[in-house]
Amino acid sequence: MSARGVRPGMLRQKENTPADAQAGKRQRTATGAARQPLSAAAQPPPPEDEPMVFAGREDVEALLNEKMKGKNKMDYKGRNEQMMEYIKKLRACIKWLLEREDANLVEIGNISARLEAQGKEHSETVAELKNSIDEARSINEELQKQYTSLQETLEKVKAEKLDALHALDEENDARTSAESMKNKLLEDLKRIKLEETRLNDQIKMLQDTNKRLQEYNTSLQQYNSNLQSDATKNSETIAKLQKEKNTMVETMNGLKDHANSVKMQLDLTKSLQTEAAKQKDDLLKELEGLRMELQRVREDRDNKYAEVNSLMAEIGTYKEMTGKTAIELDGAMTRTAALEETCSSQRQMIETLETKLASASERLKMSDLTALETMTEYENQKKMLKSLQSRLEEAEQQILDGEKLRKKLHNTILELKGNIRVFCRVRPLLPNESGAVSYPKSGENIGRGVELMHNAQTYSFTFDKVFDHSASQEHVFIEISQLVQSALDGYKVCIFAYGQTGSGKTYTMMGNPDLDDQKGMIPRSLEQIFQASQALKSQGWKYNMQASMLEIYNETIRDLLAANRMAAQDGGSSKYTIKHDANGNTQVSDLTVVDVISISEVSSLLRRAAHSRSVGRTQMNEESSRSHCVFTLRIFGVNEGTDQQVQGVLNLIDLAGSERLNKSGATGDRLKETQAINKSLSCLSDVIFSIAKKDEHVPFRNSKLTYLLQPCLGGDSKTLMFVNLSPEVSSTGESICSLRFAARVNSCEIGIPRRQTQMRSSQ
Ligand SMILES: Nc1ncnc2c1ncn2[C@@H]1O[C@H](COP(=O)(O)OP(=O)(O)OP(=O)(O)O)[C@@H](O)[C@H]1O
Repeated sequence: MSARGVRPGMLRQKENTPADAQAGKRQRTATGAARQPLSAAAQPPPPEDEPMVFAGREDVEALLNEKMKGKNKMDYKGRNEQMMEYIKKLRACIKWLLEREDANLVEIGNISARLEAQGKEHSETVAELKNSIDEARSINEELQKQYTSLQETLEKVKAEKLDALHALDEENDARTSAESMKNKLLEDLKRIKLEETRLNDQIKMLQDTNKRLQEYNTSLQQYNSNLQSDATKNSETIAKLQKEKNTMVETMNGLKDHANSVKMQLDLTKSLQTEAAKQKDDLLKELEGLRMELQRVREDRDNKYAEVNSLMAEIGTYKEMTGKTAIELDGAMTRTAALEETCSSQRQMIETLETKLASASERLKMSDLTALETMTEYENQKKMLKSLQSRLEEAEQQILDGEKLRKKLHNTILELKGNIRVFCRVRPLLPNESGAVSYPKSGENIGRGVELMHNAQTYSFTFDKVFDHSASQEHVFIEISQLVQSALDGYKVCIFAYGQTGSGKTYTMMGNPDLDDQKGMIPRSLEQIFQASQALKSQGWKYNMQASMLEIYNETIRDLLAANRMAAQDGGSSKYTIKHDANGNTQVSDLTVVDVISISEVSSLLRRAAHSRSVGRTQMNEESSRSHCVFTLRIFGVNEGTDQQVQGVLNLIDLAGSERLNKSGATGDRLKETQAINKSLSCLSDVIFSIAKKDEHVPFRNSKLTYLLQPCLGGDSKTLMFVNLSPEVSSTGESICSLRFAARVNSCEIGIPRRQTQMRSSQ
C-alpha cells in the first residue's frame, strides 16, 4: 500500500485484488466497531479504468487545490466532464483515506495492546520492587530488633551471671536446707501416698456406691414400670385374693364346724370319763368292803381254827381222861363236825370272795386302762382343738392381712394412676340382633381391650377392664368391691354409668334388687358396706350412715325419697340448691336424708326411689330412664378405741342414656327430655375435656349434673366410670362415640384420692 516512490501530485491507479479487498474488510472488522463497512449504496461506482493511487497527504492536498479549467464559462459540458473527473478522484481519495484510517486503527490497536502489556509488565515490576524494598526494610527492622534484643540479652546475661554467682552461693546454702527439706518432703510424700491410697480406696468406695446408686436408680425405674404393670396385675390378684378369701372363709366355717363337733366329742368323752371315774370309785369301795370282809372271814376262820385246835386238844384230854361221858364226847364230836362244816363253808366263801376280788381287781385294771385311754384321747382332742384354734386364728389373720394388702394395693393403683378409671361393659345381644363387637384373643390387652367393626374398619380401645356379654353382676361387682369398701375408710367414691340408651346402664347400676344373680352394683355395694361395717365393729369401729337419692330431669332436681311426690318437684331457685363446702362435701338443700341402720331399710328405700324415677318410652328402649339418678350414702365412722374419725361418701349414679335425636324418634316432651339429656351430657364431656387439658377454668356450673359431681370429677375422690355398650351393628356409630368419650375420661387426671380422717379430740 505504500505510495513511496510515487511523485507527489501524481495520482495513480492501483491494482485492487479481491484478496486485498477481503483483507481491508477484515482489518476494518478487526479494529472493532470504529467503522462500519460501507453499504452497497454508499459504495463508489466501480472504476471504469485504472484505479488512482494516493501516495500521501500532498496528493490529497493537490487534489483539493485543483482548479476547474474550462474553455469558457459557458462551456458546461467541459466543466461537467471535469467535475465528473474530479468527483472520481475525490471518491478514490476518500477510499484511500478510509483504507489508511483502517490501517491506522489496526496499528493503534496493536500499539495500545503492546502498551497495555508493557504497562502491566511495568506495574508488576514496580510491585515486585516495592515488595523487595518492603522485605528489605522489614529484614532491616528485624535485624535492628535482634541487635537490640541481643544487646538486652547480653546485659541480662551479664546481670544473670552476677545473679547466678549470688544465687550459687545462696543455692549452696539452699541446697543444705533443701536436703533437709527433701527428707521432710519425702516423709510428707510417704504420708501423702498413704493418704492417696486411702483416698483412692474412698473414691473406689464412692464409685461403687455411685454404681450401686445408679443400679438402684435403674432398679427403681424398673420397679416403677413394674409397679405400673403390677398395678394391672394387682387388680387381677385382688380378684383372685377375693376368691381365696371366699374359699378361706368357707374353710374357716368348715373348721369352726369341725371344732364344734370336736368340742361335743370332748364333752362326751369328759362325761364318759367322769362316769368311769365314778365306777372306779364304786369298784374301789366295793373292793375295800370285800377286802375287809375277807379279813373278817380270815380272822373268823383263824378263830375257828383255834377253836378246833382247842377242841381237838380237849378231845385228846378227854380221850386221855377215859372215862368221861360218851355224851360229852358225842356233843363234842357234833360240835367239831359243825365247826368243820362252818370251816369248809367259810373256805368256800373265802374262795368266792377271792374270785370276786380277782375279778374286781381285773375290772379295776380295765377301768384304769379305759380311764388312761380316755385321758389320752382327751389330751389328743385338746391338742387338736388347740391346733384347730391356732389354724383358725391364722386363717383369720391371713384374711385380715389379705384385706389390708388388697386395700393397700388398691389405693396404690389409684394413687399411681391418679385418674378416672373406666370399665367397659358390653350387654348381651338380644334376639334378632347381630353383633359388631369383638375382644383381643392374645397379647396384653386380653380383658382390657374391645374392638368394633364399623364401615369395614376396626376401631380398638383399651380400658382398665372390659366385661364381655357373659360377665355376671357378681363378677363385675368383685372388680369394684374394693373401691366401694374404701368409702368406709373415709374416701369419696363416685361410680357412674354412661352409655347409649338401652346399653345396660340401669341393669349394671341397679339390676333387679330382688333377684340374687341380677342385683346391680348399687344394692351389692350397700350390702357390702353394711357387712363390712358390722365386721369392723370387732375392731372398735362404729358407723352412722345417711342416704339420699335424687334425679335430674330436664335440668331440675327431684327428691326421690320425699314422702310427698308432688312436693319433691324442683321448687324454683331456693329449693334443692347445690352447695359444696371447703372439704368438698356436697349438700343439696331441702333434700330428704334418711338415717339408715340396716340393709333391709336401704333396700326398701331403693325400691321407693326406683318407683319414683321418671320412666318413659322411646323407640330405643322399652323402659328408658329419662333422668340422671344419683344415690348418695354418707358414712361417718368413729373408732372407740383409737378415737379416729372417718367420713366417706359413696355416690352411685345412673346417667340418662345418650342418644341421637333422629335415632330416638322423639317428639314433643320426649324431644325436650332428649335435648336436656344431651345438653347435660355434653356439659359433662366439656368438663372432662377441660380437666384433661388442665384448663384453669372448668365449666362445672354449666349443668346441675356437673356441678353436683364437681368434688368427684375435680377433686380428690376415687372415680370410676362404666361405659356401657350395645353390641348390635346398628349401634356401632353411637358406641364409637361413647368409647371415644370414655377414652378421654380414662386419660383424665383428677388428682390423688384423699382420705377424710381426723381424731375425735381435735374437733
Ligand atoms: N348384662 C346384661 N345382661 C342381661 N341383660 C342386660 C344386660 N345389660 C342390659 N340388659 C338388658 O338390656 C335392656 C336395656 O338395659 P337398660 O335398661 O339397663 O339400659 P339403659 O342403658 O339403662 O337404657 P336407658 O338409658 O334408656 O335407661 C334391659 O332389658 C336389660 O335387662
